[in-house]
Amino acid sequence: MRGTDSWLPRHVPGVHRLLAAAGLAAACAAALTIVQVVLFAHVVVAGFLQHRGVRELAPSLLCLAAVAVARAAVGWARDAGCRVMANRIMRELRGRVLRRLVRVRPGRVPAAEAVTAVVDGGEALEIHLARFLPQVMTAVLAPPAILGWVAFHDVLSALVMLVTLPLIPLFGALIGRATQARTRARLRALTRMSGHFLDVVTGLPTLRAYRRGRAQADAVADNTERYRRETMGVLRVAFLSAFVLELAATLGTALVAVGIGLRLVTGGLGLDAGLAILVLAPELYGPLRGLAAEYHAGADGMAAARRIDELLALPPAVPPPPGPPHPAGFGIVRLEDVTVRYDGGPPVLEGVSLEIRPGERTVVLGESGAGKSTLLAVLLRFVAPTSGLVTVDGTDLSAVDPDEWRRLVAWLPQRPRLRPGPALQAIGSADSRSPVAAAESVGAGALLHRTVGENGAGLSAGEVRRLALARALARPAPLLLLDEPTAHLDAAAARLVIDAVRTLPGRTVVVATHDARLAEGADQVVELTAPRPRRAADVLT
Ligand SMILES: Nc1ncnc2c1ncn2[C@@H]1O[C@H](COP(=O)(O)OP(=O)(O)OP(=O)(O)O)[C@@H](O)[C@H]1O
Repeated sequence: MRGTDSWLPRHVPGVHRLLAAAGLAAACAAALTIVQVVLFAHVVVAGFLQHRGVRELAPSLLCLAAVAVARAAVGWARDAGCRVMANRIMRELRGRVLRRLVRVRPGRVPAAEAVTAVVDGGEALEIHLARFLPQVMTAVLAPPAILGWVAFHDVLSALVMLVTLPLIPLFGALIGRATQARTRARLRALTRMSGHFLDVVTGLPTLRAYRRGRAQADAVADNTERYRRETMGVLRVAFLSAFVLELAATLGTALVAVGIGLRLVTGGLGLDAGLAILVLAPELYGPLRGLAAEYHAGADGMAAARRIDELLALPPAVPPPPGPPHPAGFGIVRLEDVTVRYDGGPPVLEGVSLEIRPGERTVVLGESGAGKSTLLAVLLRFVAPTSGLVTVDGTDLSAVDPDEWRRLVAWLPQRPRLRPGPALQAIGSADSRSPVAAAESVGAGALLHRTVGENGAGLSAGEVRRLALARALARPAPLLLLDEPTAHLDAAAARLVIDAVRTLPGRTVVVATHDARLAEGADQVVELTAPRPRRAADVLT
Protein backbone atom coordinates (compact mmCIF):
# COMPACT_ATOMS: atom_id res chain seq x y z
CA MET A 1 0.00 0.00 0.00
CA ARG A 2 2.85 2.33 0.84
CA GLY A 3 4.26 1.59 -2.62
CA THR A 4 1.02 2.70 -4.26
CA ASP A 5 0.94 5.79 -2.07
CA SER A 6 4.29 6.93 -3.36
CA TRP A 7 3.38 5.75 -6.84
CA LEU A 8 0.65 8.38 -7.06
CA PRO A 9 2.77 11.53 -6.69
CA ARG A 10 5.58 10.01 -8.78
CA HIS A 11 3.43 8.96 -11.72
CA VAL A 12 0.44 11.25 -11.72
CA PRO A 13 1.15 14.88 -12.50
CA GLY A 14 -0.80 17.25 -10.31
CA VAL A 15 -0.77 15.15 -7.11
CA HIS A 16 2.13 17.17 -5.66
CA ARG A 17 0.16 20.36 -6.28
CA LEU A 18 -2.94 18.86 -4.66
CA LEU A 19 -0.90 17.79 -1.61
CA ALA A 20 0.68 21.25 -1.33
CA ALA A 21 -2.70 23.00 -1.55
CA ALA A 22 -4.24 20.59 0.98
CA GLY A 23 -1.24 21.09 3.29
CA LEU A 24 -1.53 24.88 3.12
CA ALA A 25 -5.27 24.67 3.84
CA ALA A 26 -4.62 22.28 6.76
CA ALA A 27 -1.98 24.60 8.26
CA CYS A 28 -4.31 27.63 7.95
CA ALA A 29 -7.22 25.66 9.44
CA ALA A 30 -5.08 24.50 12.40
CA ALA A 31 -3.90 28.06 13.12
CA LEU A 32 -7.47 29.39 12.86
CA THR A 33 -8.74 26.63 15.17
CA ILE A 34 -6.25 27.60 17.88
CA VAL A 35 -7.06 31.32 17.50
CA GLN A 36 -10.79 30.60 17.60
CA VAL A 37 -10.54 28.46 20.76
CA VAL A 38 -8.32 30.99 22.54
CA LEU A 39 -10.76 33.80 21.68
CA PHE A 40 -13.68 31.68 22.82
CA ALA A 41 -12.02 30.93 26.19
CA HIS A 42 -11.18 34.60 26.61
CA VAL A 43 -14.78 35.68 25.90
CA VAL A 44 -16.22 33.07 28.29
CA VAL A 45 -13.84 33.96 31.11
CA ALA A 46 -14.26 37.72 30.58
CA GLY A 47 -18.04 37.46 30.27
CA PHE A 48 -18.84 35.06 33.08
CA LEU A 49 -16.02 35.49 35.61
CA GLN A 50 -15.05 39.09 35.09
CA HIS A 51 -18.64 40.19 34.28
CA ARG A 52 -17.64 42.36 31.32
CA GLY A 53 -20.50 43.65 29.19
CA VAL A 54 -21.24 42.91 25.53
CA ARG A 55 -20.02 46.38 24.52
CA GLU A 56 -16.63 45.71 26.11
CA LEU A 57 -16.42 42.27 24.57
CA ALA A 58 -17.62 43.41 21.13
CA PRO A 59 -14.15 43.48 19.48
CA SER A 60 -13.37 39.95 20.74
CA LEU A 61 -16.80 38.70 19.65
CA LEU A 62 -16.33 40.23 16.19
CA CYS A 63 -12.90 38.63 15.90
CA LEU A 64 -14.40 35.31 17.00
CA ALA A 65 -17.08 35.53 14.32
CA ALA A 66 -14.51 36.53 11.67
CA VAL A 67 -12.25 33.60 12.60
CA ALA A 68 -15.20 31.19 12.51
CA VAL A 69 -16.15 32.45 9.02
CA ALA A 70 -12.52 32.25 7.87
CA ARG A 71 -12.26 28.70 9.19
CA ALA A 72 -15.40 27.65 7.33
CA ALA A 73 -14.13 29.38 4.16
CA VAL A 74 -10.76 27.57 4.37
CA GLY A 75 -12.59 24.25 4.82
CA TRP A 76 -14.84 24.98 1.84
CA ALA A 77 -11.95 26.13 -0.35
CA ARG A 78 -9.97 23.03 0.57
CA ASP A 79 -12.85 20.67 -0.31
CA ALA A 80 -13.80 22.46 -3.53
CA GLY A 81 -10.21 22.99 -4.68
CA CYS A 82 -9.18 19.39 -4.01
CA ARG A 83 -12.28 18.11 -5.78
CA VAL A 84 -11.51 20.18 -8.90
CA MET A 85 -7.85 19.13 -8.85
CA ALA A 86 -8.73 15.47 -8.31
CA ASN A 87 -11.15 15.64 -11.22
CA ARG A 88 -8.47 17.13 -13.47
CA ILE A 89 -5.89 14.57 -12.38
CA MET A 90 -8.28 11.70 -13.02
CA ARG A 91 -9.21 13.01 -16.46
CA GLU A 92 -5.51 12.92 -17.32
CA LEU A 93 -4.98 9.48 -15.77
CA ARG A 94 -8.05 7.96 -17.42
CA GLY A 95 -6.76 9.32 -20.75
CA ARG A 96 -3.38 7.70 -20.13
CA VAL A 97 -4.96 4.34 -19.27
CA LEU A 98 -7.17 4.45 -22.37
CA ARG A 99 -4.19 5.40 -24.56
CA ARG A 100 -2.27 2.45 -23.08
CA LEU A 101 -5.22 0.06 -23.56
CA VAL A 102 -5.39 0.84 -27.26
CA ARG A 103 -1.67 0.14 -27.54
CA VAL A 104 -1.69 -3.30 -25.93
CA ARG A 105 -2.44 -6.35 -28.06
CA PRO A 106 -6.15 -6.45 -28.93
CA GLY A 107 -7.96 -8.78 -26.52
CA ARG A 108 -5.15 -8.71 -23.92
CA VAL A 109 -7.35 -7.00 -21.30
CA PRO A 110 -10.97 -8.21 -21.09
CA ALA A 111 -13.38 -5.35 -21.82
CA ALA A 112 -15.27 -5.65 -18.51
CA GLU A 113 -12.01 -5.56 -16.55
CA ALA A 114 -10.89 -2.43 -18.38
CA VAL A 115 -14.27 -0.77 -17.77
CA THR A 116 -14.19 -1.64 -14.04
CA ALA A 117 -10.65 -0.28 -13.69
CA VAL A 118 -11.29 2.94 -15.58
CA VAL A 119 -14.85 3.75 -14.49
CA ASP A 120 -15.38 2.26 -10.98
CA GLY A 121 -11.69 2.24 -10.07
CA GLY A 122 -11.28 5.75 -11.47
CA GLU A 123 -14.15 6.96 -9.31
CA ALA A 124 -12.64 5.35 -6.20
CA LEU A 125 -9.27 6.93 -6.94
CA GLU A 126 -10.89 10.32 -7.48
CA ILE A 127 -12.47 10.08 -4.01
CA HIS A 128 -9.08 9.05 -2.64
CA LEU A 129 -7.50 12.18 -4.13
CA ALA A 130 -10.34 14.57 -3.30
CA ARG A 131 -11.04 13.42 0.28
CA PHE A 132 -8.48 11.00 1.65
CA LEU A 133 -5.23 12.78 0.73
CA PRO A 134 -6.41 16.21 2.05
CA GLN A 135 -7.46 14.46 5.27
CA VAL A 136 -3.98 12.89 5.50
CA MET A 137 -2.46 16.37 5.30
CA THR A 138 -4.81 17.63 8.03
CA ALA A 139 -4.00 14.62 10.23
CA VAL A 140 -0.27 15.22 9.76
CA LEU A 141 -0.27 19.00 10.37
CA ALA A 142 -3.09 19.84 12.79
CA PRO A 143 -2.27 17.61 15.83
CA PRO A 144 1.39 18.76 16.15
CA ALA A 145 0.28 22.41 15.97
CA ILE A 146 -2.36 21.89 18.68
CA LEU A 147 0.02 19.78 20.81
CA GLY A 148 2.67 22.52 20.54
CA TRP A 149 0.23 25.19 21.77
CA VAL A 150 -1.02 22.99 24.62
CA ALA A 151 2.57 22.08 25.69
CA PHE A 152 3.39 25.79 25.84
CA HIS A 153 0.49 26.40 28.27
CA ASP A 154 0.20 23.12 30.17
CA VAL A 155 2.83 20.39 29.88
CA LEU A 156 0.78 17.81 31.83
CA SER A 157 -2.20 17.99 29.44
CA ALA A 158 0.21 17.83 26.50
CA LEU A 159 1.74 14.66 27.98
CA VAL A 160 -1.69 13.03 28.41
CA MET A 161 -2.51 13.96 24.79
CA LEU A 162 0.86 12.64 23.59
CA VAL A 163 0.25 9.28 25.25
CA THR A 164 -3.39 8.87 24.11
CA LEU A 165 -3.05 10.30 20.59
CA PRO A 166 -1.06 7.35 19.11
CA LEU A 167 -3.88 5.01 20.18
CA ILE A 168 -5.96 6.26 17.25
CA PRO A 169 -3.40 5.57 14.47
CA LEU A 170 -2.47 2.32 16.25
CA PHE A 171 -6.07 1.05 16.28
CA GLY A 172 -6.51 2.50 12.80
CA ALA A 173 -3.47 0.58 11.49
CA LEU A 174 -4.64 -2.67 13.08
CA ILE A 175 -8.09 -2.27 11.56
CA GLY A 176 -6.55 -1.09 8.28
CA ARG A 177 -4.64 -4.37 7.90
CA ALA A 178 -7.92 -6.26 8.06
CA THR A 179 -9.55 -3.76 5.70
CA GLN A 180 -6.85 -3.98 3.04
CA ALA A 181 -7.45 -7.63 2.25
CA ARG A 182 -11.22 -7.15 2.40
CA THR A 183 -11.14 -4.13 0.07
CA ARG A 184 -9.06 -6.02 -2.44
CA ALA A 185 -11.42 -8.99 -2.25
CA ARG A 186 -14.37 -6.63 -2.77
CA LEU A 187 -12.78 -5.08 -5.88
CA ARG A 188 -12.07 -8.58 -7.23
CA ALA A 189 -15.68 -9.60 -6.58
CA LEU A 190 -16.91 -6.44 -8.36
CA THR A 191 -14.66 -7.12 -11.37
CA ARG A 192 -15.82 -10.74 -11.54
CA MET A 193 -19.46 -9.74 -11.21
CA SER A 194 -19.31 -7.10 -13.98
CA GLY A 195 -17.28 -9.35 -16.29
CA HIS A 196 -19.66 -12.24 -15.86
CA PHE A 197 -22.72 -10.04 -16.27
CA LEU A 198 -21.34 -8.52 -19.48
CA ASP A 199 -20.60 -12.02 -20.84
CA VAL A 200 -24.11 -13.18 -20.00
CA VAL A 201 -25.77 -10.17 -21.63
CA THR A 202 -23.61 -10.55 -24.76
CA GLY A 203 -24.39 -14.26 -25.00
CA LEU A 204 -28.12 -14.05 -24.17
CA PRO A 205 -29.36 -15.38 -27.54
CA THR A 206 -27.03 -18.40 -27.34
CA LEU A 207 -27.95 -19.03 -23.71
CA ARG A 208 -31.64 -18.97 -24.57
CA ALA A 209 -31.12 -21.25 -27.54
CA TYR A 210 -29.40 -23.83 -25.29
CA ARG A 211 -31.84 -23.26 -22.43
CA ARG A 212 -29.02 -22.21 -20.11
CA GLY A 213 -30.83 -19.08 -18.91
CA ARG A 214 -31.76 -20.48 -15.49
CA ALA A 215 -28.20 -21.73 -14.81
CA GLN A 216 -26.77 -18.32 -15.73
CA ALA A 217 -29.35 -16.53 -13.59
CA ASP A 218 -28.12 -18.70 -10.69
CA ALA A 219 -24.50 -17.82 -11.53
CA VAL A 220 -25.40 -14.09 -11.61
CA ALA A 221 -27.14 -14.50 -8.25
CA ASP A 222 -24.03 -16.30 -6.85
CA ASN A 223 -21.71 -13.53 -8.05
CA THR A 224 -24.02 -10.85 -6.66
CA GLU A 225 -24.21 -12.66 -3.33
CA ARG A 226 -20.42 -12.91 -3.19
CA TYR A 227 -20.17 -9.15 -3.87
CA ARG A 228 -22.82 -8.44 -1.22
CA ARG A 229 -20.91 -10.53 1.33
CA GLU A 230 -17.62 -8.76 0.55
CA THR A 231 -19.31 -5.33 0.75
CA MET A 232 -20.97 -6.19 4.07
CA GLY A 233 -17.60 -7.39 5.36
CA VAL A 234 -16.00 -4.06 4.46
CA LEU A 235 -18.90 -2.17 6.06
CA ARG A 236 -18.64 -4.28 9.24
CA VAL A 237 -14.98 -3.39 9.59
CA ALA A 238 -15.81 0.26 8.81
CA PHE A 239 -18.46 0.48 11.56
CA LEU A 240 -16.27 -1.37 14.03
CA SER A 241 -13.34 0.93 13.34
CA ALA A 242 -15.54 4.03 13.76
CA PHE A 243 -16.69 2.72 17.16
CA VAL A 244 -13.19 1.82 18.39
CA LEU A 245 -11.68 5.13 17.27
CA GLU A 246 -14.54 7.13 18.76
CA LEU A 247 -13.96 5.31 22.04
CA ALA A 248 -10.21 6.04 21.98
CA ALA A 249 -10.82 9.75 21.26
CA THR A 250 -13.47 10.01 23.99
CA LEU A 251 -11.17 8.34 26.55
CA GLY A 252 -8.33 10.69 25.57
CA THR A 253 -10.56 13.77 25.96
CA ALA A 254 -11.91 12.45 29.29
CA LEU A 255 -8.37 11.94 30.69
CA VAL A 256 -7.37 15.48 29.66
CA ALA A 257 -10.61 16.83 31.22
CA VAL A 258 -9.98 15.01 34.54
CA GLY A 259 -6.42 16.43 34.75
CA ILE A 260 -7.62 19.96 33.97
CA GLY A 261 -10.54 19.70 36.44
CA LEU A 262 -8.26 18.61 39.31
CA ARG A 263 -5.79 21.44 38.63
CA LEU A 264 -8.58 24.00 38.33
CA VAL A 265 -9.77 22.97 41.79
CA THR A 266 -6.27 23.15 43.29
CA GLY A 267 -5.58 26.36 41.40
CA GLY A 268 -2.69 24.90 39.39
CA LEU A 269 -4.17 26.12 36.10
CA GLY A 270 -5.98 29.28 34.98
CA LEU A 271 -9.59 28.94 33.75
CA ASP A 272 -8.94 30.48 30.30
CA ALA A 273 -6.00 28.12 29.57
CA GLY A 274 -7.90 25.14 31.03
CA LEU A 275 -11.01 25.92 29.02
CA ALA A 276 -9.03 26.43 25.80
CA ILE A 277 -7.21 23.10 26.25
CA LEU A 278 -10.48 21.32 27.01
CA VAL A 279 -12.11 22.68 23.83
CA LEU A 280 -8.96 21.93 21.81
CA ALA A 281 -8.78 18.28 22.95
CA PRO A 282 -11.50 17.02 20.52
CA GLU A 283 -9.88 19.12 17.77
CA LEU A 284 -6.66 17.20 18.42
CA TYR A 285 -8.24 13.77 17.95
CA GLY A 286 -10.68 14.97 15.24
CA PRO A 287 -8.30 14.91 12.23
CA LEU A 288 -7.12 11.37 13.01
CA ARG A 289 -10.70 10.17 13.48
CA GLY A 290 -11.58 11.91 10.21
CA LEU A 291 -8.69 10.08 8.56
CA ALA A 292 -10.01 6.78 9.87
CA ALA A 293 -13.48 7.65 8.52
CA GLU A 294 -11.99 8.30 5.07
CA TYR A 295 -9.68 5.30 5.33
CA HIS A 296 -12.09 2.96 3.55
CA ALA A 297 -12.49 5.42 0.68
CA GLY A 298 -8.71 5.71 0.68
CA ALA A 299 -8.21 1.93 0.64
CA ASP A 300 -10.65 1.54 -2.29
CA GLY A 301 -8.71 4.23 -4.14
CA MET A 302 -5.38 2.57 -3.47
CA ALA A 303 -6.66 -0.81 -4.69
CA ALA A 304 -7.86 0.97 -7.85
CA ALA A 305 -4.51 2.76 -8.20
CA ARG A 306 -2.75 -0.60 -8.05
CA ARG A 307 -4.94 -1.96 -10.87
CA ILE A 308 -4.44 1.19 -12.94
CA ASP A 309 -0.69 0.88 -12.33
CA GLU A 310 -0.80 -2.69 -13.66
CA LEU A 311 -2.70 -1.55 -16.76
CA LEU A 312 -0.22 1.27 -17.38
CA ALA A 313 2.64 -1.23 -17.05
CA LEU A 314 1.25 -3.53 -19.77
CA PRO A 315 3.73 -3.71 -22.61
CA PRO A 316 2.54 -2.12 -25.84
CA ALA A 317 1.79 -4.56 -28.66
CA VAL A 318 4.74 -3.12 -30.52
CA PRO A 319 7.62 -1.43 -28.72
CA PRO A 320 7.81 2.33 -29.20
CA PRO A 321 10.16 3.53 -31.97
CA PRO A 322 13.76 3.67 -30.69
CA GLY A 323 14.38 7.21 -31.91
CA PRO A 324 12.27 10.09 -33.16
CA PRO A 325 9.35 8.64 -35.17
CA HIS A 326 10.30 8.03 -38.76
CA PRO A 327 7.89 9.77 -41.13
CA ALA A 328 5.84 6.92 -42.51
CA GLY A 329 5.54 6.72 -46.25
CA PHE A 330 4.19 3.88 -48.26
CA GLY A 331 6.21 1.75 -50.66
CA ILE A 332 7.33 -1.86 -50.87
CA VAL A 333 6.53 -3.75 -47.69
CA ARG A 334 8.88 -6.66 -47.13
CA LEU A 335 8.59 -9.43 -44.56
CA GLU A 336 11.92 -11.18 -44.04
CA ASP A 337 11.96 -14.48 -42.21
CA VAL A 338 9.17 -13.35 -39.86
CA THR A 339 8.28 -15.62 -36.94
CA VAL A 340 5.51 -14.86 -34.44
CA ARG A 341 4.88 -16.61 -31.13
CA TYR A 342 2.14 -15.49 -28.74
CA ASP A 343 3.38 -15.22 -25.15
CA GLY A 344 6.36 -17.50 -25.78
CA GLY A 345 4.13 -20.31 -27.11
CA PRO A 346 4.74 -22.34 -30.28
CA PRO A 347 5.22 -20.35 -33.50
CA VAL A 348 1.97 -19.43 -35.28
CA LEU A 349 3.91 -17.95 -38.19
CA GLU A 350 7.39 -19.26 -38.92
CA GLY A 351 10.02 -17.94 -41.30
CA VAL A 352 7.56 -16.05 -43.50
CA SER A 353 9.18 -13.98 -46.23
CA LEU A 354 7.19 -12.03 -48.76
CA GLU A 355 7.11 -8.78 -50.65
CA ILE A 356 3.99 -6.60 -50.94
CA ARG A 357 4.38 -4.23 -53.84
CA PRO A 358 2.43 -0.96 -54.24
CA GLY A 359 -0.71 -1.26 -56.36
CA GLU A 360 -0.69 -5.06 -56.28
CA ARG A 361 -3.18 -7.50 -54.82
CA THR A 362 -1.70 -10.17 -52.58
CA VAL A 363 -3.97 -13.01 -51.51
CA VAL A 364 -3.00 -15.03 -48.45
CA LEU A 365 -4.63 -18.45 -48.44
CA GLY A 366 -4.42 -21.06 -45.75
CA GLU A 367 -6.35 -23.44 -43.59
CA SER A 368 -7.96 -22.35 -40.37
CA GLY A 369 -5.31 -21.47 -37.79
CA ALA A 370 -2.57 -21.14 -40.41
CA GLY A 371 -1.78 -17.62 -39.20
CA LYS A 372 -3.48 -15.46 -41.86
CA SER A 373 -5.01 -13.03 -39.35
CA THR A 374 -1.72 -12.99 -37.45
CA LEU A 375 0.05 -11.93 -40.66
CA LEU A 376 -2.41 -9.03 -41.00
CA ALA A 377 -1.88 -8.22 -37.28
CA VAL A 378 1.87 -7.94 -37.98
CA LEU A 379 1.17 -5.59 -40.89
CA LEU A 380 -1.19 -3.57 -38.67
CA ARG A 381 1.48 -3.51 -35.95
CA PHE A 382 -0.86 -5.06 -33.41
CA VAL A 383 1.73 -7.80 -33.00
CA ALA A 384 5.52 -7.46 -33.18
CA PRO A 385 7.42 -10.29 -34.90
CA THR A 386 9.25 -12.49 -32.41
CA SER A 387 12.07 -12.64 -34.94
CA GLY A 388 12.61 -11.46 -38.49
CA LEU A 389 12.12 -8.05 -40.01
CA VAL A 390 9.32 -6.03 -41.59
CA THR A 391 10.45 -3.09 -43.73
CA VAL A 392 8.71 -0.34 -45.70
CA ASP A 393 10.88 0.89 -48.54
CA GLY A 394 13.87 -0.46 -46.65
CA THR A 395 13.01 1.24 -43.35
CA ASP A 396 12.47 -1.03 -40.36
CA LEU A 397 8.72 -0.77 -39.61
CA SER A 398 9.47 -0.95 -35.86
CA ALA A 399 11.12 2.51 -36.21
CA VAL A 400 7.85 4.01 -37.48
CA ASP A 401 5.27 5.46 -35.12
CA PRO A 402 2.39 2.88 -35.07
CA ASP A 403 -0.26 5.64 -35.25
CA GLU A 404 1.44 7.25 -38.25
CA TRP A 405 1.67 3.86 -39.95
CA ARG A 406 -1.98 2.96 -39.26
CA ARG A 407 -3.09 6.17 -40.95
CA LEU A 408 -1.89 4.52 -44.18
CA VAL A 409 -3.83 1.31 -43.55
CA ALA A 410 -7.53 0.47 -43.93
CA TRP A 411 -8.63 -2.80 -42.38
CA LEU A 412 -11.56 -5.17 -42.54
CA PRO A 413 -11.24 -7.28 -39.36
CA GLN A 414 -12.23 -10.91 -39.19
CA ARG A 415 -14.96 -10.03 -36.68
CA PRO A 416 -16.00 -6.54 -37.77
CA ARG A 417 -17.84 -4.23 -35.39
CA LEU A 418 -19.84 -1.20 -36.41
CA ARG A 419 -20.60 1.86 -34.35
CA PRO A 420 -24.28 1.72 -33.30
CA GLY A 421 -26.46 4.25 -35.11
CA PRO A 422 -27.43 5.00 -38.73
CA ALA A 423 -25.52 2.67 -41.08
CA LEU A 424 -24.21 5.54 -43.22
CA GLN A 425 -22.66 7.14 -40.15
CA ALA A 426 -21.31 3.79 -39.00
CA ILE A 427 -19.26 3.34 -42.15
CA GLY A 428 -18.14 6.93 -42.64
CA SER A 429 -15.54 8.94 -40.78
CA ALA A 430 -14.15 12.46 -41.11
CA ASP A 431 -11.69 11.41 -43.82
CA SER A 432 -13.90 8.87 -45.69
CA ARG A 433 -14.34 9.30 -49.40
CA SER A 434 -17.65 8.42 -51.05
CA PRO A 435 -18.93 5.87 -48.52
CA VAL A 436 -22.16 5.55 -50.54
CA ALA A 437 -20.26 4.51 -53.68
CA ALA A 438 -18.12 2.14 -51.59
CA ALA A 439 -21.25 0.54 -50.10
CA GLU A 440 -22.87 0.22 -53.52
CA SER A 441 -19.76 -1.43 -54.96
CA VAL A 442 -20.07 -4.29 -52.44
CA GLY A 443 -23.85 -4.58 -52.69
CA ALA A 444 -24.51 -2.78 -49.40
CA GLY A 445 -26.18 0.33 -50.87
CA ALA A 446 -29.63 -0.79 -49.75
CA LEU A 447 -28.37 -1.21 -46.19
CA LEU A 448 -27.42 2.44 -45.76
CA HIS A 449 -30.84 3.52 -44.48
CA ARG A 450 -30.74 0.82 -41.80
CA THR A 451 -29.84 1.35 -38.16
CA VAL A 452 -26.99 -0.57 -36.58
CA GLY A 453 -27.76 -1.85 -33.08
CA GLU A 454 -25.42 -2.72 -30.21
CA ASN A 455 -22.87 -5.29 -31.47
CA GLY A 456 -24.41 -5.12 -34.95
CA ALA A 457 -27.86 -6.14 -33.68
CA GLY A 458 -30.56 -5.87 -36.35
CA LEU A 459 -28.18 -6.84 -39.16
CA SER A 460 -27.05 -10.25 -40.39
CA ALA A 461 -23.38 -11.24 -40.09
CA GLY A 462 -23.02 -10.90 -43.88
CA GLU A 463 -24.62 -7.42 -43.84
CA VAL A 464 -22.28 -6.27 -41.07
CA ARG A 465 -19.32 -7.61 -43.05
CA ARG A 466 -20.35 -5.81 -46.27
CA LEU A 467 -20.86 -2.52 -44.40
CA ALA A 468 -17.50 -2.93 -42.68
CA LEU A 469 -15.89 -3.67 -46.05
CA ALA A 470 -17.47 -0.49 -47.44
CA ARG A 471 -16.06 1.40 -44.43
CA ALA A 472 -12.56 0.09 -45.20
CA LEU A 473 -12.88 0.86 -48.93
CA ALA A 474 -14.06 4.41 -48.18
CA ARG A 475 -10.94 5.18 -46.15
CA PRO A 476 -8.37 6.97 -48.31
CA ALA A 477 -5.54 4.69 -47.13
CA PRO A 478 -3.10 3.25 -49.69
CA LEU A 479 -2.83 -0.18 -47.99
CA LEU A 480 -6.00 -2.23 -47.64
CA LEU A 481 -5.98 -5.31 -45.39
CA LEU A 482 -9.06 -7.50 -45.78
CA ASP A 483 -9.68 -10.48 -43.48
CA GLU A 484 -12.20 -12.93 -44.95
CA PRO A 485 -14.18 -10.38 -47.00
CA THR A 486 -16.52 -13.06 -48.40
CA ALA A 487 -17.32 -14.90 -45.15
CA HIS A 488 -21.07 -15.31 -44.43
CA LEU A 489 -22.01 -14.17 -47.97
CA ASP A 490 -24.11 -16.05 -50.52
CA ALA A 491 -22.67 -16.72 -53.97
CA ALA A 492 -24.14 -13.56 -55.59
CA ALA A 493 -23.05 -11.23 -52.78
CA ALA A 494 -19.62 -12.87 -52.67
CA ARG A 495 -19.23 -12.35 -56.42
CA LEU A 496 -19.96 -8.61 -56.02
CA VAL A 497 -17.37 -8.36 -53.25
CA ILE A 498 -14.77 -10.34 -55.24
CA ASP A 499 -15.26 -8.04 -58.24
CA ALA A 500 -15.05 -4.94 -56.04
CA VAL A 501 -11.79 -6.17 -54.47
CA ARG A 502 -10.33 -6.96 -57.90
CA THR A 503 -10.90 -3.44 -59.17
CA LEU A 504 -9.35 -1.09 -56.69
CA PRO A 505 -7.08 1.11 -58.77
CA GLY A 506 -4.11 2.60 -56.98
CA ARG A 507 -4.63 0.56 -53.83
CA THR A 508 -2.35 -2.11 -52.44
CA VAL A 509 -4.53 -4.93 -51.21
CA VAL A 510 -3.72 -7.87 -48.95
CA VAL A 511 -6.57 -10.36 -48.61
CA ALA A 512 -6.52 -13.14 -46.01
CA THR A 513 -9.08 -15.78 -46.95
CA HIS A 514 -10.13 -19.39 -47.31
CA ASP A 515 -11.96 -18.42 -50.50
CA ALA A 516 -9.83 -19.40 -53.49
CA ARG A 517 -12.10 -17.30 -55.79
CA LEU A 518 -10.49 -14.17 -54.35
CA ALA A 519 -7.15 -15.40 -55.74
CA GLU A 520 -8.41 -15.10 -59.36
CA GLY A 521 -6.17 -12.66 -61.19
CA ALA A 522 -4.20 -11.80 -58.02
CA ASP A 523 -0.69 -10.44 -58.50
CA GLN A 524 0.58 -12.77 -55.82
CA VAL A 525 -0.87 -15.71 -53.95
CA VAL A 526 0.77 -16.76 -50.69
CA GLU A 527 -0.16 -20.02 -49.10
CA LEU A 528 0.36 -20.33 -45.39
CA THR A 529 0.47 -23.86 -44.10
CA ALA A 530 -0.06 -24.93 -40.56
CA PRO A 531 1.53 -28.33 -40.13
CA ARG A 532 3.35 -28.72 -36.84
CA PRO A 533 6.20 -27.94 -37.09
CA ARG A 534 5.20 -25.26 -39.59
CA ARG A 535 6.92 -24.58 -42.85
CA ALA A 536 7.68 -21.17 -44.14
CA ALA A 537 5.12 -19.64 -46.45
CA ASP A 538 5.25 -20.77 -50.04
CA VAL A 539 4.90 -18.03 -52.57
CA LEU A 540 3.02 -19.79 -55.36
CA THR A 541 2.70 -17.16 -58.07
N1 LIG B 1 -4.02 -13.34 -29.35
C1 LIG B 1 -3.63 -14.61 -29.47
N2 LIG B 1 -3.05 -15.22 -28.43
C2 LIG B 1 -2.64 -16.50 -28.52
N3 LIG B 1 -2.76 -17.25 -29.63
C3 LIG B 1 -3.36 -16.69 -30.70
C4 LIG B 1 -3.82 -15.33 -30.66
N4 LIG B 1 -4.34 -15.05 -31.89
C5 LIG B 1 -4.22 -16.16 -32.61
N5 LIG B 1 -3.63 -17.14 -31.92
C6 LIG B 1 -3.30 -18.48 -32.41
O1 LIG B 1 -2.50 -18.32 -33.56
C7 LIG B 1 -2.83 -19.28 -34.53
C8 LIG B 1 -3.13 -18.57 -35.85
O2 LIG B 1 -4.33 -17.81 -35.67
P1 LIG B 1 -4.86 -16.87 -36.82
O3 LIG B 1 -6.09 -16.24 -36.33
O4 LIG B 1 -3.75 -16.01 -37.27
O5 LIG B 1 -5.18 -17.95 -37.95
P2 LIG B 1 -6.06 -17.80 -39.25
O6 LIG B 1 -5.27 -18.46 -40.32
O7 LIG B 1 -6.47 -16.41 -39.47
O8 LIG B 1 -7.29 -18.71 -38.86
P3 LIG B 1 -8.83 -18.62 -39.37
O9 LIG B 1 -8.80 -18.90 -40.83
O10 LIG B 1 -9.50 -19.68 -38.58
O11 LIG B 1 -9.26 -17.25 -39.05
C9 LIG B 1 -4.01 -20.07 -34.00
O12 LIG B 1 -3.52 -21.31 -33.51
C10 LIG B 1 -4.53 -19.23 -32.88
O13 LIG B 1 -5.03 -20.03 -31.85
